[in-house]
Amino acid sequence: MHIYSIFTVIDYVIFAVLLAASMGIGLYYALSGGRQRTTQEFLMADRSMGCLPVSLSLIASFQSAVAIIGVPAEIYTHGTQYWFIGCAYILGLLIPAHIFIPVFYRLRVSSAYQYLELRFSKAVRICGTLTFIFQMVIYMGVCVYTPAFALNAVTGFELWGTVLATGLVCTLYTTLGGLKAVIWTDVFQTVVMFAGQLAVIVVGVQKTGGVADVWRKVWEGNRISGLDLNPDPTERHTFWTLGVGGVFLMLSLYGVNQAQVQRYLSSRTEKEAVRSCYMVFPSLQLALALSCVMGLVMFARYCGEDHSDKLASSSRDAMVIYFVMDMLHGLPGLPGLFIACLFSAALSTISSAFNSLATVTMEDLIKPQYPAMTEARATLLSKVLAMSYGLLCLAMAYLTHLMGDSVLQVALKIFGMVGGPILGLFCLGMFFPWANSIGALVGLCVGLVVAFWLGIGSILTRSTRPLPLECSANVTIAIQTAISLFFSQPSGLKRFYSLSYMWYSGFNCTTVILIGLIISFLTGPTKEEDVMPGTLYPLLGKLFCFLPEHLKKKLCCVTPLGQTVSEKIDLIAKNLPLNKTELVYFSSLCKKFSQKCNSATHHLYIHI
Ligand SMILES: CC(C)(CO)[C@@H](O)C(=O)NCCC(=O)O
Ligand code: NA
Repeated sequence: MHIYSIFTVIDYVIFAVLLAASMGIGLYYALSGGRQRTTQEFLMADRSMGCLPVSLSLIASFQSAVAIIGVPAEIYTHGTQYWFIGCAYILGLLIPAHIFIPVFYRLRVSSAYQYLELRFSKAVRICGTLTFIFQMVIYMGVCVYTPAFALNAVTGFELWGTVLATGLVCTLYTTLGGLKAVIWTDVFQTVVMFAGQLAVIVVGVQKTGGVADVWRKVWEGNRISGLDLNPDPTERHTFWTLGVGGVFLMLSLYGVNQAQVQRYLSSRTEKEAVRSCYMVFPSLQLALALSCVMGLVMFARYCGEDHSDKLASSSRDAMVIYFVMDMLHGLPGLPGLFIACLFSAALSTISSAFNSLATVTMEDLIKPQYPAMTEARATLLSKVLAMSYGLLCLAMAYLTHLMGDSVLQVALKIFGMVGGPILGLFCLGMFFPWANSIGALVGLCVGLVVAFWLGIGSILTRSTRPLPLECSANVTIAIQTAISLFFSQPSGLKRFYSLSYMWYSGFNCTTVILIGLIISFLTGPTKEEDVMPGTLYPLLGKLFCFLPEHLKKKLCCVTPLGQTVSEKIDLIAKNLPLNKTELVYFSSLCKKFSQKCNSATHHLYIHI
């Protein structure tokens, strides 16, 4: 098959339309509304978005070409067990909707990391921000690289040319149109993404002999997996790793990741934000189902025979593209639609990353240092930031190029290794009143160190397993000996390293909470009266609701004061009129906390 010749004029036109439409939306928001002259508009979309665009944009943020290519490759190779991650979406979206969104929304923060300063201290906020920047920058590299790499392997598209084009187009519309453009391009790109996947499935099923035939082949090929209840935490994919470990993964993405928090905050009202989170559920299930079914059709088509030898690279990820092109050639327009689908997925993720990175750099690192900066200068600087992150992401793509692993696993490992500790930090703050800022700092650092120890350990020990060649055995032994010598405790550690990557988020989150609590108790736990009102969620109190009141108070620090105050903050946030006593009460509160929290009190003062 001459794969080069499958692209017709229509295909190129469709691809060009995608890029042009994205640029067009960017230009539109650059020239309409407030013309992106304030950071409120550029970074927060004027806090005026409805729930439909927000929900589609929420899915788009973490559904990139990695998932579109990686999930079918996973299903083709290992069967449908991965599909059970869909179970994690239930709690993984309910908890953000009813715990994280209310806390962030009512504090009227503009960056999730502002919360960390309100709850702990400036140092914790800066460390959290830096960790987030680190996470998103590496993740972006994977996102830009994946579609370019896969296309290059199969169609001979110029690899770095594609990387450059994606990065530049995205940088341009993000810089021009701000968060409004990012959200509305996400909407359009999500639709293209679904359409492309659907086209492959429909054509694939037809060419493989119909639904019944596909089903028979995947059934006989043993690709339909039942519920695997094996409790072994080192088993890669079981119900527990996917359905329970996956909840932590979802929380780190949908609960506390700035890209998503920013979308919740850009909603018109808290209710809209919660509603958009609910609406993510069916769409995310649809996205998962489409990519899983695509993997099954691919299996039925090739019936398990490995075609990877036909490719220069033996990667399963590239094979997915090979399959798609094999299905779609001779149908003018469809190969172009699929390429548009891949790039939609990638662009929507990268643009969210650019914008959220520009936001945190501005709000958390720069503004606090230069509080007197003019709005015009701040907006210009945000645009420069969005652009610089764009260029940085190109450099990161090169790093991914050097790594080489299943892209899905790389992306999910990054989420677990860096996102897990960040999730732990937020949980420590919201659910544990005793946590203090030293505890939070030490917890985060220890959490990150353990995460990288585990992650790097697993890469070093695992890379030795799948090499069957005689000559590589020596290398294997050499590496293993080096590791065991280095840590001098091989058997226990090796088991530790083989922890399923799906547990990374949960494990790293727990480390941060435990270490954070231990250090807090050693250095003097925070009293609940001293915690900034509105930053706590009485989770422990709710979990132990069956305990008698006095015990609960002792155990969980649920004092009535904290609740009254956060209710008052609600009132203010909603701009309800207050009476004079309440005003006086509030100004005293504001003074009390004015050192601790510059921006939140600033808001309160403005409203009062
Ligand atoms: C974030 C999840 C796990 C939600 O299903 C999924 O979208 C996924 O596997 N994403 C992989 C990362 C990516 O697509 O960039
Ligand atoms: Na995306």
